[in-house]
Amino acid sequence: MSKRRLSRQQQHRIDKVQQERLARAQKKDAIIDEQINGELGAPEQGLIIAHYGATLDLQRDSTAGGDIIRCNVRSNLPAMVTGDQVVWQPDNNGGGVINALVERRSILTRPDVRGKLRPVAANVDRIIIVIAPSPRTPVNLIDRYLVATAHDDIHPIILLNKSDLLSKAPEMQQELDEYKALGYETHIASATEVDGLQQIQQLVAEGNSVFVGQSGVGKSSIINQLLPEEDLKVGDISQATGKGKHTTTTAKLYHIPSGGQLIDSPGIREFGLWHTSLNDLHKGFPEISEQSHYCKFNDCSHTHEPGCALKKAVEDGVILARRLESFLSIRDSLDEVDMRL
Ligand SMILES: Nc1nc2c(ncn2[C@@H]2O[C@H](COP(=O)(O)OP(=O)(O)OP(=O)(O)O)[C@@H](O)[C@H]2O)c(=O)[nH]1
Ligand SMILES: [Zn+2]
Repeated sequence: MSKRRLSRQQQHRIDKVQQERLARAQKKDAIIDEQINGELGAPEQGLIIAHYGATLDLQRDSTAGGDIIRCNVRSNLPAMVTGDQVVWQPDNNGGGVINALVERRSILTRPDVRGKLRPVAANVDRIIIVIAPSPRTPVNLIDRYLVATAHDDIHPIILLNKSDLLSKAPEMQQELDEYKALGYETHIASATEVDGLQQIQQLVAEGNSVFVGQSGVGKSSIINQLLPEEDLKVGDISQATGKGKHTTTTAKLYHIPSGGQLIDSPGIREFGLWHTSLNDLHKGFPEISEQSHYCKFNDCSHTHEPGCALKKAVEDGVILARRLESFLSIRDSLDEVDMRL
């Protein structure tokens, strides 16, 4: 078979797929138009607080007291997620149609089964990495979280919870000081004590926050205290499918009574263990990234080469040996991930 013939066939297939996609989009818009009877109110701003497949829940006026409206989305718009600000129009059945997406401050993404990055939550301002002396968060896991959360537009914070149990791993205070010296914002608190809760309330008082961290460090305890009126353990009723109770895996936005918003889902709490790129790796290790420019060889692997600036920086006490170890181990695990995608 000639090359030209093959490419014509391919072109035909592509055209067909595109035609089908267009037909589906037109059909979807026709259904939306039918549902709304052509009658729509004036455009308003709203905030997406949950998404269930094709439908989204938005909050009118983007404020805690605003009505929750179940909306459809016009087919020409990008995928929208919890935390997105949108322009929408009410229909006369208590629902609405989303017409436009307001520019995002930040976006958290996650690869789907095919490796394509999908948005998960929008406009996240800070990611709070919760660590604890018991179960003791391994220090290289803290590094991994810092890599995963290294995002130009999102502020990472390390929160050492269960300060009342610090005697079980007193060296964590020193580790926290080391992260502070690297430029990270760090806090130490006990979520089960009143002043600890107040400290955490202040941390999240503005904008959208996300909590991540390994199992048992106290994320649920913190979130349940921030949101005393929500019962987060109980699964949501899926109104989209009507199939009764199931625990939602989609991210939801909650207004915290003491101020600020929380975006949360079981998946988001494990965010630090999702994909990372080489670029993130360098952002998560700023002190190593800076020194690596001085290695003798451009492609230095920082393991055996003469003239390795990182090795020297460790000897001189400029870089912590454990940080370099962590960097190299995360880098090696990245190669595997990259090959899989
Ligand atoms: N001593 C002490 N215990 C705490 C503190 N915060 C949470 N805990 C306890 O730690 C245990 C685990 O807390 P969770 O809130 O379930 O931890 P988690 O991070 O949500 O864990 P997963 O749900 O598995 O992800 C519970 O028994 C809490 O009561 C604290 O500040 N001090
Ligand atoms: Zn080197």
